Amino acid sequence: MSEADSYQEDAIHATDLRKTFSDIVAVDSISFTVRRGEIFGFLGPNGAGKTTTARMLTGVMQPDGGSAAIFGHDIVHAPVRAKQRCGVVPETANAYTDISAWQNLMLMGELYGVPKHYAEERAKTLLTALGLIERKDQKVQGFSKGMKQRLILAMALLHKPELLFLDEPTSGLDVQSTHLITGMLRELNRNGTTIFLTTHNMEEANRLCDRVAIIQKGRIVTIDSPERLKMAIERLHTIEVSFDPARSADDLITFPGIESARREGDKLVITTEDVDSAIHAITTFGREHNLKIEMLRTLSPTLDEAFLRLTGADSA
Ligand SMILES: Nc1ncnc2c1ncn2[C@@H]1O[C@H](COP(=O)(O)OP(=O)(O)OP(=O)(O)O)[C@@H](O)[C@H]1O
Repeated sequence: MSEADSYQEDAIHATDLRKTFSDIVAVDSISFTVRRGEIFGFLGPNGAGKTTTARMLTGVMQPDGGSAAIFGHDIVHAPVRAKQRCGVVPETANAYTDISAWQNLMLMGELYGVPKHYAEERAKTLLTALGLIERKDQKVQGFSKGMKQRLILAMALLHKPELLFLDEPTSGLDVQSTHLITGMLRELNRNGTTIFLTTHNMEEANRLCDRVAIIQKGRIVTIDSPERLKMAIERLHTIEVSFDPARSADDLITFPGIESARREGDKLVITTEDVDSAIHAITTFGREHNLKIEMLRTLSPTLDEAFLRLTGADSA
């Protein structure tokens, strides 16, 4: 396949995409490809640039630099063609609250030029699958957050998009809505829909995605399968120790097995991939310097530590 063909085949092809807000670089020249048929996750902490990237790709916001194409259609030069192939579930609810779920779906059908009888069929199927069919004639203003999110997903799917964008699709939702939404995403993907989702939840990315890009401070740090990212994270452990009298983190940093050490209040916080060697080094150090170990405990890795590990910098 030639390079031009592969560009056409990609669901998303972004090159040096950039967006700034006055002096904030929200998205810092990122490049990535989403292949047809995959579930691709954009994982990062708050403010990393996930929503801004999704907004540029879905034509809500113009990039300041770089380019991107959806199924080969440039998002700036051919925005209508690019948008027709996509469904979008934005970060904040975009359903009209003073009309019913059904009316919202029919409006969406008109917007995308879906023939009425087909829109009605499709709306029934989607509302049933997402547990809303009995509420279809009720006004959206009485819906819970989870119900609204399910409706928005149904609206995004009405015209059978080949590529679905979701911004934090299950953030803050009840268990039932989360379950229905993730089930629907898997089912869609099995039937060939490409999915791009943003999340700050490693577990969600792990459950759903074929590949994940980790984004931090507007830059892509790494792109890999969740399994491989998880393996990198699970190896990393934290040990907290406090000595009496207190010692500096610098005293421990050079010991075998210790990757990083910092002071937090009256304790030292150490990261390691080799818990046994690190504990051995800490206890030997204590004995040799006549220090009392007042507290020593190991903690499982957190998402923050994963970012720290993968980025080599503080994720805050
Ligand atoms: N319209 C805007 N005006 C000014 N700054 C903005 C605007 N939108 C985003 N930003 C800033 O750009 C940076 C990236 O924000 P963005 O919303 O893309 O991050 P995010 O990864 O989606 O975070 P969150 O999970 O909190 O939504 C942040 O520093 C944010 O404050």
